[in-house]
Formats: sequence, structure tokens, C-alpha cells
Amino acid sequence: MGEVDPTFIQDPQHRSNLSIIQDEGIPIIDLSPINNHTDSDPSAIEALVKEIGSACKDWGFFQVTNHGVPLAVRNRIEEASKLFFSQSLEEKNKVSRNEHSPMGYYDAEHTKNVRDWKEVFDFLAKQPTFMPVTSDEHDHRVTRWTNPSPQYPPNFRVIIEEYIQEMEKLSLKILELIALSLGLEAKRFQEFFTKDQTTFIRLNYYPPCPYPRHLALGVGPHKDSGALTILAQDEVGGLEVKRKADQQWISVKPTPDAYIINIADLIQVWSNDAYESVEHRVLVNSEKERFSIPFFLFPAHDTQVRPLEELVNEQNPSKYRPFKWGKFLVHKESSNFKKQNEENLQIYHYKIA
Ligand SMILES: O=C(O)CCC(=O)C(=O)O
Ligand SMILES: [Fe+2]
Repeated sequence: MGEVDPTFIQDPQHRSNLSIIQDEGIPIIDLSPINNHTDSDPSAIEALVKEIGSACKDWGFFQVTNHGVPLAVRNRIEEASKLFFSQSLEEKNKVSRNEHSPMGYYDAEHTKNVRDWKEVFDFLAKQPTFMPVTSDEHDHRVTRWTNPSPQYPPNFRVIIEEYIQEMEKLSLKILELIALSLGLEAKRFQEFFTKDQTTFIRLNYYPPCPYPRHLALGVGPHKDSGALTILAQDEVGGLEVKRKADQQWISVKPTPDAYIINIADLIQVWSNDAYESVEHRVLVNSEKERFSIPFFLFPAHDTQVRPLEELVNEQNPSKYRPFKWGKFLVHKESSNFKKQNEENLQIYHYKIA
């Protein structure tokens, strides 16, 4: 092993404990009641909504099976991702992210000021995507983000776009179930995603890590921004979720062809804290490389975010001041590079004391 690069070293409080807890883990939810169109039995849907509600409340994380996403579409993007990352650094850097275009390849992402042991390739769902230039409320300038055009592997863009379409469909179905579980109309969240979404997809590649496992992390502890995340992980494992019941890190066992869903910051605010965005992280592996693909469902930059009026009343007043999604995101991204002791600082920033 060579010398340890200090930029990868986690603070002692964030280092991974070597004894991994394997319990039954996050709930696995069968979505066949909504995908089985010939007999959509109302009582089966009701039971499903209950299951989703409990999973959101107790864990903020769950896996779904029988989700309707064709396995071939997933196989194609997983294969393409492997081919892309297997290229030389010089080739990958031809589509690297830069100040003007934050999409594309990047190998130096930091979570809370510590470098992650990973490489990523980011790709927008909508092109162009509009974003505020700064987080300053009085700065009304908006910039256009576009996608890079990787030459290898062949049809990379088409394969990614096909996968994004499937993720969009699945995310809307899950949002309907979440809305129903909160006692809202099924399509309540739809309006936030009909126009100018800022959604993007990330291909993650975690190379084998030569450092002692407790020193570095694939991704440091964090909560996801946006409404929800749909994650495809391969069979290697390494994702851990902080269990709400006792704050223990619990590993998320890979389940073939399942997707992992997690509640992100906006559902926390929309639901006025009924459902919370949960911390998670990724361990490094000394022998095996690992691939994962998160789809981050984000609304339009000018979406005004606040607890939904149906969910606030005198007994349960709004816990957040309204804020603009794009400003929040730009603020959060910029502070990812600063040292922070408090998780999810930006949401607290809008919290009414
Ligand atoms: O790779 C994983 O399993 C999770 C990655 C993650 O949490 C993220 O990219 O936000
Ligand atoms: Fe994440």
C-alpha cells in the first residue's frame, strides 16, 4: 500500500465501525398490486400504501420489487457504465465536468470536505436544465446546464436516456403511493415535476481501495437533496443506512433486480417532517470494485418549497419557511466543500425555531 492521501481520511467520528450489523434490514416492498393491471385489487393497493407509509416513517429507505422496469434496460446501463469507467483517465477526462458544465465525469467529489473514494458520471434528465447562478436570493440570473457527449461506449447517451425514462415512470408511481400514504390526493406531487425538472442521474464507480477500511469511505455520511432517490446497486454491497430507531449503521443487502428508494429533503419539508430524509454512506472494499446508479428526482429550480397546506394546521404548524429549490440546491452544493459538523445544515437553515 502506498502512502495514505490525507484528503480521503474521514474524521474519527465518521469512520466506519468494522463490525457490520446485518439485521433483516430495510423493508422490501412488492409493487405488483400497482403493476398488475388486469386485477388491481383495491384492498391490495390499500395494504401497499400502508406498507409504504410505515417504511417512510420508520426507515426513510426501502427496496421495491416487481417495479415494472425491464431488466434489459438496467442490464444495458450497467454494462455501459462498466465500459465507460474502464477507459483511461485521459479518455474519461474528455467528458469531465467543469465550471460551465457541472455534468459529466468527475473523480474528486468531496462529501463534507473529505474526498470520496469513487468516480462519477452525471447526466441530466432534461436538456437544457435551468439553474440559478448563485444562492443569493436577490440574484435572478439563471444559467443553462447541458449534457456532455461521450463517444464511448457506443450509444451511451441513448442507453442512459432510455433508463431515465423508466426511472421517471417509477418515481411518479412511488410519489403517488407516498402521497396516498400521507392522506393526500394521489397526484398531489405531480405538479412539481411536469415542467423544467432539474433531475439527474449519476453513474458511480467505486474502485478497490488500498487503505484500511475504517479510514476512507466511498461516500461520506450525507442525506440526499431533492424529492426522492431511486438507486440501483450491484451485488457487491457497501451501502449503509442510519437506522432511525437507534442511530446504528445498517447495511443494505443487495437484492437482485430490486431498486432502493429513499426519502430526500423535499419530501421531508412537504410532509412537514412526517417523513424524514435519512443519512447514509458507502463503505470501501479492498478487493472488489462496485457500481451503483442513483436517480435524483429534483423539481424545477423556481419551485417554491414549503410544507403542504393539507398537512399543516393549528396543532401541527408549518415547521419551515418557504424557499426556492434552486437556491437551496446551489447553497447546499457550495457548502459541501466546507467542513460541517451538523448534517443537513441547509434544511435546518429554513426551519422555524
Ligand atoms: O452508491 C450507493 O450505494 C449510494 C450512493 C449515494 O448515496 C449517492 O450518490 O448519493
Ligand atoms: Fe446518497
